[in-house]
This record gives sequence, C-alpha cells and structure tokens, in this order.
Amino acid sequence: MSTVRPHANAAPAPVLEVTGLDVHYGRRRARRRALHDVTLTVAPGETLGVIGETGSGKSTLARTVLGLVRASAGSVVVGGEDVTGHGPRQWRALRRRGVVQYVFQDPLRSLDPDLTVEDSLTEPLLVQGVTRAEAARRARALLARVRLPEDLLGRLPGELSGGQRQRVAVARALITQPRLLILDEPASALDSANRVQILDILKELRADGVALVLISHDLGSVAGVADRVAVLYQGRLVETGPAAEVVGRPRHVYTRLLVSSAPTLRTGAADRSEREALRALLSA
Ligand SMILES: Nc1ncnc2c1ncn2[C@@H]1O[C@H](COP(=O)(O)OP(=O)(O)OP(=O)(O)O)[C@@H](O)[C@H]1O
Repeated sequence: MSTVRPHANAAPAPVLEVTGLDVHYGRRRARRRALHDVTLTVAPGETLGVIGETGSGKSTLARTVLGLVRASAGSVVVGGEDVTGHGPRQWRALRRRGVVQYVFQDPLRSLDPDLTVEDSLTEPLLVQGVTRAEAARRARALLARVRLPEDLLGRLPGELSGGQRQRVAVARALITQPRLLILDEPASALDSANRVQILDILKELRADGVALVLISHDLGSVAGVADRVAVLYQGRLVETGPAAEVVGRPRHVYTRLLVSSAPTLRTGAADRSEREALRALLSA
C-alpha cells in the first residue's frame, strides 16, 4: 500500500510573484503609467522571457522587482517576501543577502570600473562576512563556470573584451547564489559567438534551480532559452504561455507581429505585407 503524501505533487512556491502591478512615472500632469495590472509568476528553476518593443515597460518591470522603482498599485513578492512596501533599509538587507540579482545589457553598468575582477566577485561575499579565502575560492570556481581563465582575476573591467565583461557580470550576479536572476538584454551587445556562450551558461543555471527573468525586445533570441514567454505591449501583459506555444500559435496581434519581426523566427516571403497588416490591426 502506498503512503499518502498530500503535498508531494504540490508545485514549488514561486520565486517571484507579481500581482496587479501598476507603475507610474512623473507627478501631477506629467504622470504617465508605464505598467498596468501586470501579473506573473516565476517558479524555481524556470526561465521566463519578457518580450516587448522599446518603451513597452520591460526595464520598468525589472527595476520595480529590484526595488529601484516604486509600485503605485499591486504587489511584488520575491522568495516568499513581500517587498512592495520595503524601504531603503529593507532593500539594502535584501540585496546583501543576494536573493535577487541582475545583469544589465551593458556590463559596465553592472561592474565597478575601479575594481579588479577578483574584487568585483568577492565583494558581495565579504559584505556577508564570508572569509577572504573562501570568497577567493568561490570567485575562482565561478570564473571557471562562465568559461573564463583565472589570469583575468587581476584585470579591471576596462581591460576585458565585451564578451568577457558580460561573463564577469554574470559571475558576479551568481556569487551570492541568488534564487532569482534578472537579465536585461544580456546578450544583445555581443557578437554571435559570445551570445551563444552567454545563452549556454544561462541554460546551465536553470538546471541548478536558479529562476531567470530574461528581458529582450527580440522574441527570437529568447524563444530557445525560455520555458515561458510573457509579452508586454504598452505596459500591459497581452500574452503569457509556454515559449513554443507563444511562438507557434501566437494569440495576440502584437505577439504575431513580434513573431513575424524576429529574424530567426521568420519563415515566409510574405512577411513584410503580413507585418503591415498586423500593424494596421494594432493601431485600429
Ligand atoms: N525614469 C523615467 N521617468 C519617466 N518616464 C520613464 C522613465 N523610465 C521609463 N520611462 C517611460 O516608461 C515607459 C516604459 O519604459 P521602459 O524603459 O520600461 O521600457 P522598455 O520596454 O524597457 O524599453 P527599452 O527596450 O527601450 O529599454 C516608456 O514610455 C518610458 O519613456
């Protein structure tokens, strides 16, 4: 007779839960809504692609989850902790624990230009009270994981290639063993060989249970990596679903436009007229 385990098949608690999120910029007459009623979840080990054209609100979503922008309505729960009302001190404590980390498109924004690679990697651990020897050991291990040689440890970000820099930024984001990593166009400034390497490294992270939010304007570059895709259009989520389904059977007109605009997803010769027809439908 089998033992009954009531929660054995229960889905693991999400690493990120965004519910009914509204974000505004500006005050009074200059007040503009950047996000409207955005709801999404990301499970441990899941990769969510957030796709949208420029100005659709992708970075605003990331910045709100990271506590850099305040929500005007709705809630954000990270690793089970409701961070919506967190003040600067609570955010500092959360950042120190390194539960959620981020990588920007431009690695120079994620890395201090005056810190060597080794110092960049060890700093978040030293702040947590980890010994220097242990921090150095973990820095070396992570460098190997992002496929960089140890002799880069003494270099400054300005002495690295763009691809190496971005891999250091990924290693730094991983050093605190985050549960959630947000990447805003991490590969778009890289050449194709470096892009493939970064995407391969991200795929390995998924196997380790790290949840990823991968932000991009290009559905094609995310479709092969993401489990699910969320499509943002003018600050609203217009479609969310498994990546293959969103690409193969897009339901919203805007998603259809994104599919037909992605160079790696485009198939037919009638693309241009199709895109024009879809744009006309959107603006109708
Ligand atoms: N600091 C700010 N102050 C005022 N408006 C802002 C600010 N940041 C963004 N916005 C506006 O909010 C909207 C969403 O911007 P956001 O940067 O989130 O879009 P995005 O999808 O990330 O665009 P991109 O792909 O160009 O980075 C845009 O209309 C933008 O002009």
